[in-house]
Amino acid sequence: MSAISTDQPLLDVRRITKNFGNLVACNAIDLVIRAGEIHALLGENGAGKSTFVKMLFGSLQPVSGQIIWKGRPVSISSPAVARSLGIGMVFQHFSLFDSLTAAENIALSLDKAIPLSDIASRARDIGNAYGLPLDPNALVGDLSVGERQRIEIIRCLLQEPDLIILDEPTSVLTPQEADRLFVTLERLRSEGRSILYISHRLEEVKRLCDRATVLRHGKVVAQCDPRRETAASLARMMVGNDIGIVRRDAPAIGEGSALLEIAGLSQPSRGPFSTALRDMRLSVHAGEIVGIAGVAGNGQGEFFEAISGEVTQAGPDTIRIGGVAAGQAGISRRRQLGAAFVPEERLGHGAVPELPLTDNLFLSRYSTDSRTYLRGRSLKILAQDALQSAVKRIVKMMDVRKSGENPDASALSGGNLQKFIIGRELDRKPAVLVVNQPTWGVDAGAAAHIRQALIDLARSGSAVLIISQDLDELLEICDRVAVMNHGTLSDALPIGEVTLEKIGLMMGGVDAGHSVAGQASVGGMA
Ligand SMILES: Nc1ncnc2c1ncn2[C@@H]1O[C@H](COP(=O)(O)OP(=O)(O)OP(=O)(O)O)[C@@H](O)[C@H]1O
Repeated sequence: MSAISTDQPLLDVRRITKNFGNLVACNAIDLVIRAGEIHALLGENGAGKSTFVKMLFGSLQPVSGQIIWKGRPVSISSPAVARSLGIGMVFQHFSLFDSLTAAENIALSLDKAIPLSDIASRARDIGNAYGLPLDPNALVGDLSVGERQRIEIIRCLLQEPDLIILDEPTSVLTPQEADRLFVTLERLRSEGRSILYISHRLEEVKRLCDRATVLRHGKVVAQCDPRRETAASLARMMVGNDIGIVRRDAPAIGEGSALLEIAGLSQPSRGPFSTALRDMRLSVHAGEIVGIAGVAGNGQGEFFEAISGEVTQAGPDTIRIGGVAAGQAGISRRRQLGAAFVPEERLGHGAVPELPLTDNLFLSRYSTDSRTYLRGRSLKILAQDALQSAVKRIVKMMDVRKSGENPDASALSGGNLQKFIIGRELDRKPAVLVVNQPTWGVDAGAAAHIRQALIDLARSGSAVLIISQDLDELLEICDRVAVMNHGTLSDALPIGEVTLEKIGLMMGGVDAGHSVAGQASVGGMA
């Protein structure tokens, strides 16, 4: 790190502009960051935050404007140039190779060749120093999202950056992991480094950040000290009016028929870092939302794969959908039985980035709706008109903001793609919906929209299962909550019996769920 005088900004961005076709994603944005400050960049989905920081990191080029770095105008023509200047970035979507170890992934991103053993020991040291413990020899494919994020942060810190850009860092973390990250960030600040922090979680912005710049439709609409604002006033600056409140009537009591039944689901671990599932039991009934809480990496990913049919089971009865044994059925058959699935990772798993929205819709719907979306008797042709009108319907229902009629999935901002993927599954009115992390990276307004849509689906008679690390979200919308810990699933407690403290204990492995009186009558257990 080279020192700069305290009154000279570290970064001074002047009237920077970027457009995609007719859409002006960033419109003459001014922003100043001083040494040793944590600066929040706020804005609803599609406001232009990612586009802005990609220009600072050299992965996108502005059409006009100037970037002054440590008093000198610079042209950041590539990420390598950004890194050499001292600008590091931790992306919202990780760019790690599953089949390589943490250390090998870090080696690939370094601009100099350094022996792997040196990288592994430096990564371990940095991890320990900054409260981000990491096994450099672990295979990335076996790690949880939270652990993958640690690799990204450590590989960024290895380059000794003066400015670290973090895009939605806590959206994948548990409250405890987020607290640990804040300690790391405060430590970096005390070392004189600066952080540009994108987050939709306004409470944490208030707690952590020294200044905030708010974008709306690509323009700066406010700059403020977030500690002097309320979460509501920050949200108002972002959207220009008040955020909708999720409406829920009395919790459902699980008296509808069981539409998703999991009975004795066990699965060996598929590698040294994957979690074995042990005798899981749960029923989700028509009309209710059941939530699964838990620290990342306790089997949530494996559980989702087992329910969705990405990994099938030996016993047909371990999973029943709509009363039909489906344990040996693949994903298409489970869809035909009325189930729909939204995975955690939207790019590459929930959607194919380089395909347009119509094709992405077709890929998830052809097994259930081939009559609607395919024409011709033997020569099957995509019914583009039907696909386009379905995309329009979904875009309207979920308020997806996009540029162009039918853009590629990768051209949607993260939150808007999430709204599209959830809308694509809701559009089928599935009898069973299983969603992993429904509002990851989604702004407060869009999160409220998604949560309301999930409640409405359940109240219309479907069974909804949500896996989420956001405990506030689970408490807000679920009728019952179970906790996953080391590949086991607790009883699902009715929401009236759930407190944050009790869930926290269960997440730590304390059997708080079984101590509840009348547990046998809790309607969730098969
Ligand atoms: N490669 C691209 N091609 C076309 N349009 C794009 C592209 N990348 C972004 N956009 C559009 O630019 C606008 C700003 O997107 P951006 O990703 O910067 O928003 P954001 O504020 O980061 O949103 P989020 O909070 O959802 O991540 C959006 O309307 C988006 O659809």
